[in-house]
Amino acid sequence: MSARAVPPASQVATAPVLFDPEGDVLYTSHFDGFVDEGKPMINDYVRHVRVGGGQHGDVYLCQKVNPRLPIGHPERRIPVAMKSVKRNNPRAEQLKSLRRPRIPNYPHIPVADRLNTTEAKIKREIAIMKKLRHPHVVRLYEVIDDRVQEKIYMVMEYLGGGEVKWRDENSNPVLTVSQTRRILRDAVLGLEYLHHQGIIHRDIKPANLLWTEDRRQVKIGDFGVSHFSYAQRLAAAGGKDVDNDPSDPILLDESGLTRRAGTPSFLAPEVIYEHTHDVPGSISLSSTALQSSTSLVSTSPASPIERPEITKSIDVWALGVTLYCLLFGTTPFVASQGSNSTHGSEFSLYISICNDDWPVPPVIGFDRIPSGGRHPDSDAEGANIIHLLDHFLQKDSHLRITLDEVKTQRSIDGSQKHPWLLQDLDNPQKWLQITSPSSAKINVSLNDTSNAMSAVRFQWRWGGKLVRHVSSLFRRPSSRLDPRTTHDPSILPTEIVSDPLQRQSRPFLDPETAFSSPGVFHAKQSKGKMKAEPSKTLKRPMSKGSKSLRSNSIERERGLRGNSTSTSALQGSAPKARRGSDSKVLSRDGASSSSAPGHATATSTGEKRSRFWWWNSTSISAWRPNKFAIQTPTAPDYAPEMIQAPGEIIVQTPNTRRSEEALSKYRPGPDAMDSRALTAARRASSWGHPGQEDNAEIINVPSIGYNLNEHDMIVGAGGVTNNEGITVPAVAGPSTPRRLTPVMAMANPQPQTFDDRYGNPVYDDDSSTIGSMTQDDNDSWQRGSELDDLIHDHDHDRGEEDEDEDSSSDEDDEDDEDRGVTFSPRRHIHNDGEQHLH
Ligand SMILES: Nc1ncnc2c1ncn2[C@@H]1O[C@H](COP(=O)(O)OP(=O)(O)OP(=O)(O)O)[C@@H](O)[C@H]1O
Repeated sequence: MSARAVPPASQVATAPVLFDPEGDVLYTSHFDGFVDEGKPMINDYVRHVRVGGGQHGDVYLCQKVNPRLPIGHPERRIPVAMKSVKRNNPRAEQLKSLRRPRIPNYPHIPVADRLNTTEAKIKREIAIMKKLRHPHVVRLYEVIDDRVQEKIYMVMEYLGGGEVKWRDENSNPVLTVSQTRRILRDAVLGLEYLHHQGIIHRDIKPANLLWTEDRRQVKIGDFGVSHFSYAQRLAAAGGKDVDNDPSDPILLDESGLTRRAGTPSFLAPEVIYEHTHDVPGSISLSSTALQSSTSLVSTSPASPIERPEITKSIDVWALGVTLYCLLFGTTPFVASQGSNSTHGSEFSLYISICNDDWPVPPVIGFDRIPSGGRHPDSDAEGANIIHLLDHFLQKDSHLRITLDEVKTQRSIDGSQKHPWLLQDLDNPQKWLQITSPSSAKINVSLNDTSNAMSAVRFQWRWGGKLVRHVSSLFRRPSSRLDPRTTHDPSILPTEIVSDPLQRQSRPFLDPETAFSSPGVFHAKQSKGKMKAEPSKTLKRPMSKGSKSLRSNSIERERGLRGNSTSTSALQGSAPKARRGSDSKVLSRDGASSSSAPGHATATSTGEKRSRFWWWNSTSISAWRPNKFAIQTPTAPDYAPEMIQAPGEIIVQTPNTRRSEEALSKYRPGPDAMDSRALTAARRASSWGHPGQEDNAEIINVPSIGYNLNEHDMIVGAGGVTNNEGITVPAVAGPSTPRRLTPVMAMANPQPQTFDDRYGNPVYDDDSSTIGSMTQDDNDSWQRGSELDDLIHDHDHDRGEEDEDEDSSSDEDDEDDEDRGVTFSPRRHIHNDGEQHLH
């Protein structure tokens, strides 16, 4: 394409917005629970729909709320992804180890590995991700370490387009060759960056390539089995890198690489080296073993075959397999049929990977370009692609293509001026120059790894369980709550409003009264650099002397009230009691609140937020001697609009919380704007084929007939077009003008038709999963569509769950906890005026 005109201002104004905050990853060492518009809120983040789940936790679409910005400001609510990981789940670990096949000669998994799988994985993932910053790598923004619940919340860049889907139910490719090229281009850039940082991803596959919501870019995610190699980094730096402490045992320990990690179909021959030669009598694994999408298995040390060196080249192989998948809709190597399991054994797959050539279907891509067969003539249309695949899928890692070569690989006969990867770029030379991995090297030190999560313990939390069960014994069903008490201004509220729509006007509760009421306090986000809090900042919750702490808190509260920019009035009630919840809200002076009844409301015209806290949390905390309170001495940061307006008061009727009611009254907030047209346009433009609705089919997006503008057209996967008309990757950093489009509510969400078009049951080579799609799977699959539909659906689902909540068992609670839901225990005010935790 020739030089392009600068898009009109009106179009620029609607350009996507990239949330790209300056600075390092934040480490937040405490957890606050809120309710925002009926949705759970964790610190600054309102949690919406679950968008994915992995082995170790679920991923949710959240909105980061910046209350300092005015309502309607595009950056007031920014979509982020939040991965919730339970740090300590001994029961799950036990179950997992029980489920593992006990097969003679099957590679032995050391006990330490078994125990440390979750722990080590998350630590490693955080330690690596926190240092990565590249337009084609999923960025980590913040880590919230909820030590009480023993959960880690990883707040990441939200990739609303979901995983790269590459085949239909008939295993036909769904991407055109051109689209595949653009995806590959992004992946190459991201991977190149990782390798230059000394990181081997080890699990490259389509499912770990995530689309941005506008489908302009693809980013690499899931660093759960990634490996930092100091040696590789030194090599990448020409041996001159001295940033790392060479005595760091974790960095220097390359033994982790000998563990087989990744997804079977994408493993390089050197990773499964013991199958390089045909192994008679392959051993079938149970379907359970095959279901683990990303396995981490120690290989047998007794193997007689010398292990080839494992380098970053394993990622190149996996990228080659990925390329093959995108082009042909199937994996290049498959397990032989006829073995014990339905889909062949993992071992026969490995034998195939190590020994077989890969077949070439007659046509390539959705556009069915003739491939020319496995050994095409040089003039065949698909010859260059097969040529490139040949270099990717070299079983000998030394002969395999490097990423640098992928960028410069000439055509099979040298006739093509530019490498296949760059064929649709205006100025490939300039692109190569701009995309050269020149960013600064990162350090992943021992400290980073150990501080990635603090003080993780593998132990049964009997204290917590005891509290849960005792709490549940005394908990009253919410239906028995007397809402009248909450209307009585003389009695301060005892429950949290879950549904803001049920908040009705009632006599204004004088903030003075509220603030002077015992128990009113603020909790402040505690953020700092990604370093573990020094132990001196940790305090045991005080069971004695809490009165003075409380009065301190109140005094501060009073003082702060004079400051209109920093005062927040908090609503002390909860939408739904959580038995045995460990959450607590901390007062600004760092102590767990031991407050008497009291509340203030946090309301604004278009946005209401309530905070739930523990009543008598000190006494509960005292039951759990090892719990800490974090000192958070900074001031609240809520905008004045959060203060309750005169005449408004929150009605405490949690027992009437019903999703139907909530949904029937649901209105987009004032932040909302109709972004459907824009979103659809971006989606279409990202494919680079305006009007090619069949591609939209891939993601089941209803076409709404939006006229693409030139600006939309010139921005695509692999970069944005600069003033010189050259498509370059969007460079992350403070200077980047692009910002993500906030997730907006839709006025009339269209029904989606996300059926299980991938069939049931599904054998997904991409994730090596055998099984039926659950509802959750379908939910997860729907990403990239109209988010608000999902949010809407999710609210509905959650509402239904909520209705059943009261009769649910403790197991339900556990489930919710595992999904990252955290609620406060119910509080009741008895006639004697005392509060009791139930
Ligand atoms: N930043 C993100 N934005 C949007 N969706 C995401 C994001 N990160 C993860 N997901 C979704 O959540 C799913 C699970 O996330 P992730 O792969 O990180 O979990 P995991 O536990 O490492 O999974 P695995 O079983 O593959 O190891 C992904 O497949 C993806 O669909």
